[in-house]
Amino acid sequence: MKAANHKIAELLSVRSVDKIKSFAVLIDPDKVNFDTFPAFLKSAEQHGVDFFFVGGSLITDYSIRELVAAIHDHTNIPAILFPGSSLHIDSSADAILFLSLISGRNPDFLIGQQVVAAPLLRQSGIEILPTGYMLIESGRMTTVSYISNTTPIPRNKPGIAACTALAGEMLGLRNIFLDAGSGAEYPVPGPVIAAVRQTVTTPIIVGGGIDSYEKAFAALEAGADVVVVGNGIEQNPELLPEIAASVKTFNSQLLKA
Ligand SMILES: CC(C)=CCC/C(C)=C/CC/C(C)=C/CC/C(C)=C/COP(=O)(O)OP(=O)(O)O
Ligand SMILES: O=P(O)(O)OC[C@@H](O)CO
Ligand SMILES: [Mg+2]
Repeated sequence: MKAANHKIAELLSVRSVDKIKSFAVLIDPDKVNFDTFPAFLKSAEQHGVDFFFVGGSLITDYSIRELVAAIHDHTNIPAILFPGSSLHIDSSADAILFLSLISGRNPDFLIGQQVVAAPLLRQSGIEILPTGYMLIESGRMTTVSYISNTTPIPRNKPGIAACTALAGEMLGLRNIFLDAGSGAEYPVPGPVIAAVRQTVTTPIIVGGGIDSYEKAFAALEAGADVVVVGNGIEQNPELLPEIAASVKTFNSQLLKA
């Protein structure tokens, strides 16, 4: 067993306290083209991507190990598992978002998958990032809502989101992830992010439907510490430098203030 390491947890927490924002790119293992992936990875590194999140609600092509190896071969960017289930674990990753789906009431995603994964994770020595995962309603049914069989929090109820995040923090979860769901029609609303920001002190990760400079900037302004972008970049790789610029501009404004 490897010694417990808290490198990424510490980075997330220090950056959150210092109000330095981060950019995470979601890599869907089913959608990676291994011929063009090295060039994509180099471009991600050049543009200052902070983290890769690797995962999906439903993975049909078990290429996580190969994918993480490519990330390690071509970049120094941490590969963090973003699992849809306990089947999506690979010990070669740098860390795992140890999610509990606290916006839902499905015991399998609140604690069931975690019980199955716990002994494997302990053996792997991978860094554990205990994370309260909250789905926010985003216009149409998302893969994650369907697969998890859970109802997202209504997008016009920031109070429910804040109380859910607070309960997660009180339970000891160290990060809160507000997700509109991959390919969401509408991203997580600013007032929902702001209400959670005012309520908890943990780092806040926000994703789902962020497909422009402005949407990323709005999420950061509302209080997100990390913005996650997947689908938008899959569809248009030019979005990667655009989001990177949004995060950089936000961070440089902060330095000048
Ligand atoms: C802790 C362990 C081992 C498992 C956690 C299991 C839990 C609680 C998962 C939460 C629910 C879930 C299914 C999360 C998956 C989130 C994810 C990686 C989404 C990425 O997007 P997709 O939902 O795959 O969308 P596409 O349809 O665009 O591919
Ligand atoms: O694919 P997108 O819509 O960018 O969403 C990213 C991630 O938050 C999904 O869980
Ligand atoms: Mg997917």
